[in-house]
Amino acid sequence: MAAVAPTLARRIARPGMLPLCSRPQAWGRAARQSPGLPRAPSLLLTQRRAFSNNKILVELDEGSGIATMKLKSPPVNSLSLDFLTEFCISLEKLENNRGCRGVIFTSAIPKIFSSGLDITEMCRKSTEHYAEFWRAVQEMWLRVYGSNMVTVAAINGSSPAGGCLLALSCDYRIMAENPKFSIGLNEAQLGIVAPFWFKDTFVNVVGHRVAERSLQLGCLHSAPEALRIGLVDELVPEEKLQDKAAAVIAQWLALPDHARQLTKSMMRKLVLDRLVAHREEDIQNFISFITKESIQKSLHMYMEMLKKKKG
Ligand SMILES: CCCCC/C=C\C/C=C\C=C\CC(=O)SCCNC(=O)CCNC(=O)[C@H](O)C(C)(C)COP(=O)(O)OP(=O)(O)OC[C@H]1O[C@@H](n2cnc3c(N)ncnc32)[C@H](O)[C@@H]1OP(=O)(O)O
Repeated sequence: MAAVAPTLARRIARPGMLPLCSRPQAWGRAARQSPGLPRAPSLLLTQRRAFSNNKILVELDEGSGIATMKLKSPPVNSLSLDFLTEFCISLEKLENNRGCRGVIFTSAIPKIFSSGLDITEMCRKSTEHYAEFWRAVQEMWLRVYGSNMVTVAAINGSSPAGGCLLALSCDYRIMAENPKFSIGLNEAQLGIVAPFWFKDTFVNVVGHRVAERSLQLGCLHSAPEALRIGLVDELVPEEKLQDKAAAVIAQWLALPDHARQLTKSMMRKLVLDRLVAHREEDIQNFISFITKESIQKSLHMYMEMLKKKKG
């Protein structure tokens, strides 16, 4: 996979080529196989297929049609260009498999779901690098938010900024009920601004007032607070998280696919279309923003603060 990743990264990045997400997704794609009766995945005698790359483990239960994508990029599952590329390859494989109807995103790293965008990718790099990186961030969001599959985030650790965006892009969020785990779009704390599509996704989950306050203050919400403001849908003990996520997906999959998919598309289309229509402009905005000396200084200070906290 290591050899494949840079090739795909270039494919995502090259403006002349069709981006991966130009394939129709939740809007205008044929329904997946008919749902049949709701079935508890754990009761099925089924075959499990697994594949993995360097940073993501994927397991597909062919009986239930539910896959688990486990993020495994130590130390903190930061969303680097390589990670995002491998993530999109894995998700595309599942999208193309008509037997797969639902995905659980979770982490293989104890206490961390994802630490968000890899800050080192945004520090002192070339314009070309920033363009490639930001296109990959967009691609991840377009794929998850626009997925035809039922998507559930099983949040088994802290999940700031880009990690929170991944969870927000799913259909349902279940978090481990550990008050030490936090989640939120904390960009303001780093001296940066959440882009409009992060904000739109957040508003669609928690509503305008809660989103505005949380974004302006760069809040990281503890798990109980995240439940209270509707940022996550439920809390469960950590050991029950994966079973609960599978049970929720089975429940959603009990409905006819076409009705659920068209409804999802209707709810999300405006927000998705907005980025699709302004993708290049959004990349240019990111580059102008991130190359400002004041922003580079803020990011540098934030990284120093992380290191000091450790030592
Ligand atoms: C008006 C126009 C606007 C246009 C704007 C366009 C774009 C805006 C731009 C960007 C948007 C960005 C969104 C983001 O996602 S930014 C990333 C935000 N992430 C964070 O704030 C998380 C920071 N990390 C933490 O809080 C902790 O690390 C964490 C709670 C995740 C884990 O704590 P723990 O104590 O277990 O581990 P640490 O010792 O802190 O970390 C280990 C190791 O990992 C490094 N690291 C942590 N997070 C990141 C990261 N996100 N990227 C890169 N590296 C990270 C950390 O520095 C340690 O490294 P080392 O010291 O071991 O070398």
